[in-house]
Amino acid sequence: MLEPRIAPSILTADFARLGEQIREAEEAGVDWIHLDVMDGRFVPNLTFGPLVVEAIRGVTRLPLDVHLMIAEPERYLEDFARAGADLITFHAEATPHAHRGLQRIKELGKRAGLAVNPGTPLEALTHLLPELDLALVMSVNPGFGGQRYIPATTDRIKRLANLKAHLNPECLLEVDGGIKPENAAEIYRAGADVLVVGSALFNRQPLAHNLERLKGGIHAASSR
Ligand SMILES: O=C(CO)[C@@H](O)[C@H](O)COP(=O)(O)O
Ligand SMILES: [Fe+2]
Repeated sequence: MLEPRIAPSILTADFARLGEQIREAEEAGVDWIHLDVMDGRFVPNLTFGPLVVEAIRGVTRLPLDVHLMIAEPERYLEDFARAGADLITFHAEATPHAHRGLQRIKELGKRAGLAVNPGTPLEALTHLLPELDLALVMSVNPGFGGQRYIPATTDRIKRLANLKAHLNPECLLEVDGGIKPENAAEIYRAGADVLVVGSALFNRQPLAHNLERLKGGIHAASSR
């Protein structure tokens, strides 16, 4: 059976033991590592920059999926590429130069993604689908881990999955925010190829146990 890729977001990991936590995730069988970069301008929170991405590059072979929640992302694409990102995604709302940014990421030899906030019409992204390796639909307002999934996202996923099937079937549809064992099947069946999961994986329980619960949630429902 086809399975979604699981990309743990480290936002709720224990940052004092980050290397260890990432190795634990890799051993448990996750597919990517999702790194949330926030600048205190595009979103109200601050996290980390290329130095931390580079440090993480040194502890895992998994693809690094860098989610830039920063204003003027084009200024930093090269830094994140050099730090070892495999996929670089920025927000359609963060720049008037989305097309140029995507081209630049590809020139740097990386896979290019574009994200949309819950309040942004999907049209901000759909005309660029042929250029995308990844389309990221936010299912919470970006800025913080541990928020609730916005139910209207499911319909947006279905619409985008339909469009991409015609325009660019190779493009991966990623969904980010509030994904738990209880709703993962609904999101996957709507058409998500990649599930970003933060607080439901990095919490007080062992990650391997949480991952098993998440996969159990997906398998319990019939395949898509
Ligand atoms: O980009 C973001 C938040 O802005 C996400 O990657 C979250 O960090 C996911 O965490 P959970 O919602 O799964 O706790
Ligand atoms: Fe994210």
